[in-house]
Amino acid sequence: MWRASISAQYLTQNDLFLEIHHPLFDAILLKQGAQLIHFQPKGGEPFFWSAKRSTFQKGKAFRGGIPLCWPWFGKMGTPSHGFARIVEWEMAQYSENEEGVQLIFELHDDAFTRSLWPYAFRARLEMHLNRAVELCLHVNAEKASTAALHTYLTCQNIHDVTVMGLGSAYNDALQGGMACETKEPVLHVNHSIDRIYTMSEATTLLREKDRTLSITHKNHSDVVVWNPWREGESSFADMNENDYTQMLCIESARISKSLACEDRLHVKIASL
Ligand SMILES: O=P(O)(O)OC[C@H]1O[C@H](O)[C@H](O)[C@@H](O)[C@@H]1O
Repeated sequence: MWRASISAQYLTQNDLFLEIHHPLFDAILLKQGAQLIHFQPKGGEPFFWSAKRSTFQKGKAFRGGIPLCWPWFGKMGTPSHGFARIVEWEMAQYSENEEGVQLIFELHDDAFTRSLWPYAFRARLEMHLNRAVELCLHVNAEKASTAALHTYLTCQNIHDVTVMGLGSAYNDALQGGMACETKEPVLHVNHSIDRIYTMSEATTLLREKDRTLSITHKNHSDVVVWNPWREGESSFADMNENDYTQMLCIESARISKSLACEDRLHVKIASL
């Protein structure tokens, strides 16, 4: 008999976690930010990297899995990457069958969000978990916004990773957002990188020795690729030394084309 079990598994007193065990996968979510922080298909490897030194504080961003950056990306406002990842979302629906689990989380404006962003909104995150992960962020807001599904992918060794499907045009955040072009169809990450690719293909592939992950974006305008490398990770208190060798962020984003008042952003992550 199959059965997914969802249990409020409070790993801290803060009532932060939900664990899901299904015959097809295991997953852990934070209610804060509706953030999927662990996903592992049965018999497969985990998809996501998570910071081991995080203190899981309420109101503080957790580095790992898929933080939702909304209603702005990066330092376009304060706090960095918006407030969606630091507030608790309401789980509006949960359903399960032998093919997987679907969850819907909702967030709407309140006094706190209006103190940071003075607009009315309703946001909904639909999550489909089976052997793959699918997330769709729907927004309905008075004001246009920017967003990223800030996926922290795990890898065995960044030095063996290649990334395909990014296209040639990007804005380089490490050079003040300078517009750049590359002729290389394949990206080897061997240095600090923080790029917003603006003409990427629908699917980005992350290849390493024993597996390939596909990240399929829908309704996106950009794909962000980020790894702080050795010199950058030391500035993050939640990262261990050499953590940068086991992670790469590949983020489906709406930055160069903002989200309209009613809009959505979608990603599917699968192991090929
Ligand atoms: O530390 P955070 O606020 O979570 O941001 C982590 C990173 O997110 C993105 O990928 C940005 O492109 C980076 O510039 C930023 O450093």
